[in-house]
Amino acid sequence: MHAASAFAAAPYGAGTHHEGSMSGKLMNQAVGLARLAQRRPVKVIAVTSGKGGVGKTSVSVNLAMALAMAGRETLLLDADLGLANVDVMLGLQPGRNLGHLLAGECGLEDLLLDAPHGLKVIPATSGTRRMAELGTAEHAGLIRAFSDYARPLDVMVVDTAAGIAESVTMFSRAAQEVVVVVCDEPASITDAYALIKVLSREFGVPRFRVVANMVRDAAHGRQLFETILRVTDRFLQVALDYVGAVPDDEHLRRAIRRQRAVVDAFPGSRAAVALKNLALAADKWDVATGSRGHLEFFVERLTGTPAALEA
Ligand SMILES: Nc1ncnc2c1ncn2[C@@H]1O[C@H](COP(=O)(O)OP(=O)(O)OP(=O)(O)O)[C@@H](O)[C@H]1O
Repeated sequence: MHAASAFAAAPYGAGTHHEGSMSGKLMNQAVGLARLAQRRPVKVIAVTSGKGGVGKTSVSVNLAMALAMAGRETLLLDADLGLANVDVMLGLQPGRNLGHLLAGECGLEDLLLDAPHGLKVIPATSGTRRMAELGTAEHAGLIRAFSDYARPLDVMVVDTAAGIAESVTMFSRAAQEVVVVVCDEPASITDAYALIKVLSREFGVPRFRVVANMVRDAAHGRQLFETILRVTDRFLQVALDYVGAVPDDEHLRRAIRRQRAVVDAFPGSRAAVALKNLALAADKWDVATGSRGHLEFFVERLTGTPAALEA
């Protein structure tokens, strides 16, 4: 099914249901199909920003939630290892987090939190640990955890930390798509440029998708994008694509106070409509050719180690 028609066929709020009143035989068939489906390629989208406070986590949470609402099997990974806040934004209470997984104290399944509309969330640790500090055993644990993820999955959205910490570069390099969120502040523009420069020159990321957040109107968003495009075109060898803009909208702040995604709490608001349009665009991005399916490629690119050697 074409991506756009899949969105139309599964309106926001519909979700997907695999169980229900199926007979045992049908259930077995469904399980078999689900196993097959597990091997389908997974789209991994890293959301990043350079500067903090520009709406990176809001975009991550709402992009993931909108995809889940449209029926995509979606996982939201909070990879902000220093300042985790996806769980707070969604009112979730994590018992365990990525830190426990890295310490080998639990598996990925033990971390999964259920957000509305079937969205699954992996919470980060609120500590100061950095990916670069991981030891060999932790690396192997991380690889095994992601390689063993057995549920059907279409998209994984990764909310990275702000800045150019090594965790940001690692996750962005490993993802197929890097979304850079900017707003109309000089520091946001310069930091986004600095991030794109490092990711492209040092880590070979060839393409970036830009989202303009907290804008007055569509023209304002486009103008922000063109400001960055002018500099990247002049100094860097990268492709920059404009995904769209999210207006400054009180509904988004109100949703955050209620610990809900705005696409869920106020689906008709301007911010929610814009964020659902971003999800619609993201749903059409091709999964890179050459991906072998599921999360193995992501794990390999994350750690630079073939998953087959580690698993
Ligand atoms: N489109 C918007 N309309 C109105 N307010 C917004 C919008 N986007 C973000 N905000 C406001 O900006 C604040 C910061 O947003 P968010 O936490 O998503 O940013 P961040 O870039 O992830 O920050 P950090 O890097 O510190 O985690 C939100 O609490 C909200 O008040």
